[in-house]
Amino acid sequence: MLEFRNLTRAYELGGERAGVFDVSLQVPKGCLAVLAGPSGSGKTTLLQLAGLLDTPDEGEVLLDGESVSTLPERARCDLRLRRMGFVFQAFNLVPVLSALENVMLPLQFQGTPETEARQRAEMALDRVGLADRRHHRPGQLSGGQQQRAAIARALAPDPLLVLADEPTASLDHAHGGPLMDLMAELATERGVTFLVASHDPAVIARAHQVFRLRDGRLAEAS
Ligand SMILES: Nc1ncnc2c1ncn2[C@@H]1O[C@H](COP(=O)(O)OP(=O)(O)OP(=O)(O)O)[C@@H](O)[C@H]1O
Repeated sequence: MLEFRNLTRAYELGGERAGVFDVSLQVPKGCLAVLAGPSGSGKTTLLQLAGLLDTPDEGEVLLDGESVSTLPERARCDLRLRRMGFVFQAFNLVPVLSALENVMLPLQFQGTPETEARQRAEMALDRVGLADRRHHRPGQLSGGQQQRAAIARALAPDPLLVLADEPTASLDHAHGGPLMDLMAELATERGVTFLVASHDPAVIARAHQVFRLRDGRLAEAS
């Protein structure tokens, strides 16, 4: 349900050409796919294209069979808000809000009524094992708990696609593995596609699909 067709996004800097070149791949619904590869291989560039935060020079991104990369900015914004969730390396929770308020935020941006937003956020926090921490602010949570709150925030609006950039990079090894177990379970259980950029072996070990990049090109898919 997520497809890249011959995606190219090139950057010219100081006479050097970098970016991603002619990348084609497909990730089915309910699959946890990992973009792996060394630093500079193009993982973040591909995530930005998938998240419609950038537009390709050539090729297209398809979501559920619909070409979305060249939609007008307003339509792309709407898709990001309603159909996509984002998880970042540094968690990116709002520090002055509780875990519950953080998870409610995207629902409120969508116009979900307060009572329903609260119920859905509570369910999402419960699913990631944070029901008893819902009134804590991010600074009162461990790194692993903050990332689970970020996953709840990404999933609460019921997205088709969750994009995660190095989600375990700020966690120690003991927390990275269980976090990825949770993501893999949620992908299957909710039928949500996860696309994760990472070079962490704990992440790659839990992937349903691995796409290895080298110098901006897809070197191997397994
Ligand atoms: N805005 C930009 N301007 C110029 N070059 C860029 C830009 N963004 C990325 N690049 C180049 O494109 C290539 C791919 O970068 P990208 O950030 O996608 O790699 P990455 O695999 O995510 O790396 P890392 O693991 O270090 O985050 C790199 O050579 C990078 O220097």
